Amino acid sequence: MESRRSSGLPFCKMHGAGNDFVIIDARSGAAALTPALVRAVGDRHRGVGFDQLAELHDHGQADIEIRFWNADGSRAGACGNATRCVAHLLMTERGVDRLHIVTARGDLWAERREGVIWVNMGAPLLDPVDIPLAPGVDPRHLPLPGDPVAVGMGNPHCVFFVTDAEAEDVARRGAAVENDPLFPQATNVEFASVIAPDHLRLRVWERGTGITLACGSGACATAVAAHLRGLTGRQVTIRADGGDLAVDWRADGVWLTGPVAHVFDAVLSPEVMALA
Ligand SMILES: N[C@H](CCC[C@H](N)C(=O)O)C(=O)O
Repeated sequence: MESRRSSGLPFCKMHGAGNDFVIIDARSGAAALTPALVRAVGDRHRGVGFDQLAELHDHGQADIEIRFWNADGSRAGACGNATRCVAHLLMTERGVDRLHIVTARGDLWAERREGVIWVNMGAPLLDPVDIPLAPGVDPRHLPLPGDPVAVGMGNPHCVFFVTDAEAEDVARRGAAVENDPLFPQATNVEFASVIAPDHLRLRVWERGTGITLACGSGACATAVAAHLRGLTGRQVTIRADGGDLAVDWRADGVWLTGPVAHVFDAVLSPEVMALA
């Protein structure tokens, strides 16, 4: 048992409002993750299971670099809830209240204010080139009725405002939009309804993963879309299936907070790693 443990790959399991993650500390240079290994670890029956895997690396100009993977082995440019989880881990490890985090999106900042960890997910991307949207594709051909708002948060989001998000068939309708030609990199799909000018209900179909209990970048995109549509102010509580997230769209970026939990630490066995 001990020899297996020593030759395996350590990881920790965390979640943010039920959006769950395997976090692999690759700062020692130990991990060589491949899409096949990510899919094997992400298998909820034969592996560990997660919505996203976050791979941590040293970075010369920042406190940490995070690379995100989806359960299907694809890469994600942003993941708000995993960023919050990693910020919680590192702030605890280092006893600091501020972190500089590099992701595929660029530089992000996390801050602990009065005991609450907030992550600045950056400015929303609203130019079709940046979201990105395919040029020349008419958004009206989308297979769903409604007039969605496309927002980039370092990953693409397509936000539908609906009368009752509870009543949405998120799996069917989300899957129908995820790979639409309008989105050259596919898209995450949000179904949101307004509870009050500072309160939204949100259900999400995530690109590369499917339905998740919460999506941090999706919450940010939804808050931006709702404000742009005149439905809410700049500060909102977002009720996701797995708990409440809070979003504050400030001049310097879209800030996100919500619950995080460190579930367990463990070691991936060489047998699982051999599946890669
Ligand atoms: N759950 C994540 C988002 C993952 C997005 C991923 N599914 C993509 O391909 O962009 C979050 O908290 O922001």
